Amino acid sequence: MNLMNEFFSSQVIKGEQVGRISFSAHGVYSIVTDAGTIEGRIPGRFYHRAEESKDYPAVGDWVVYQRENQGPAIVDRVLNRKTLLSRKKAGPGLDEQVMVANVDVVLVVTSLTKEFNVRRIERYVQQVYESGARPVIVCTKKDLCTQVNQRMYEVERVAPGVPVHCLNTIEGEGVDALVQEWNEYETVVLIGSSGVGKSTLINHLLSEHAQETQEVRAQDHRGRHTTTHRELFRLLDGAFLIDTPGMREMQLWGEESTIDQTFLDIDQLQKQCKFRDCQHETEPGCAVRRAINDGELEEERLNNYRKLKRELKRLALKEKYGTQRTNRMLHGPNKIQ
Ligand SMILES: Nc1nc2c(ncn2[C@@H]2O[C@H](COP(=O)(O)OP(=O)(O)OP(=O)(O)O)[C@@H](O)[C@H]2O)c(=O)[nH]1
Ligand SMILES: [Zn+2]
Repeated sequence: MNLMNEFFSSQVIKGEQVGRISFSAHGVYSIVTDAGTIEGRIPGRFYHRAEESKDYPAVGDWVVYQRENQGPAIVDRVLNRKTLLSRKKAGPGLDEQVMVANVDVVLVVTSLTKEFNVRRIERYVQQVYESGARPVIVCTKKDLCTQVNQRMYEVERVAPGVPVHCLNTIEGEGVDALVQEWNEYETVVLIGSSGVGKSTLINHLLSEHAQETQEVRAQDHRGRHTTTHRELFRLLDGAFLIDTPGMREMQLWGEESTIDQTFLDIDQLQKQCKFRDCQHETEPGCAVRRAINDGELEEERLNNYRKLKRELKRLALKEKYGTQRTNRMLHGPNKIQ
């Protein structure tokens, strides 16, 4: 397709047919192609060879396919991904669940009303960094908030360096500035709690044409008929928008090191602590404590940082030693902090 950036087009051989996955469920795929949206299938070898869920095509993936006449497109291969936005699967397992592929920008949407919670924003930003995408914070319902500047300040404190936009989504106020955050061919997704105004914002972002929900009739791998909706849209400025359900509550998944990117301020501070293994409690010469006392750092932020570290440590241990042993290690006599 002529809509892909070079990262993807360089992986395609001349003459190959390429499209982008716009829907995926139970072995049924929709693929957006130059010839419109078509039904997609994966051949049996995917099921035999795929070891993890991330080996299967996901919404946002670019795929090379083959198609005979008007039949379904058979996916030949998935092009190398630029990014992967995933979350831990619900339940006790540790499988990584692929959410969406090749997202460049994640809009972390929050409202300036009761729902406003800087700790949640902090966690979302952390998750976005892990995926390799860029976070952009969008605060909606500006019209219902009397302390916009104060809120902006609070957001900037928990997410230093991340762009923040305040919008009145109903009026579309602030949308023009927001669209400057991404470039042509880039892919944008929205995350945020229910009711914060994601749908309202999406309606503003989509052109009339892109707004039509194009239904694709397909059969899943058990032969059942399903109607699928597109979850990938083209924006007026040539970017893509992905809107899939289930992206809203995200659990932590990732490497401990990316935490330090979100908490750069704490990371910088603790390098100045007198002791290398400083726990920032009562140790002498603790730069983190000093910053809290001086009002430069919030105690809450330090607590959140510790909580995230603990959760990631638990995940890492579980992966290595299993649930039972991890619980013993964390809660037993030789408890790990
Ligand atoms: N006053 C005001 N109301 C808004 C604004 N943005 C959204 N709303 C209203 O908030 C309600 C929820 O908005 P939605 O766009 O449906 O929220 P959502 O995030 O898509 O919610 P889910 O679909 O449940 O995830 C609607 O009644 C909107 O009209 C805003 O900037 N100002
Ligand atoms: Zn310290």
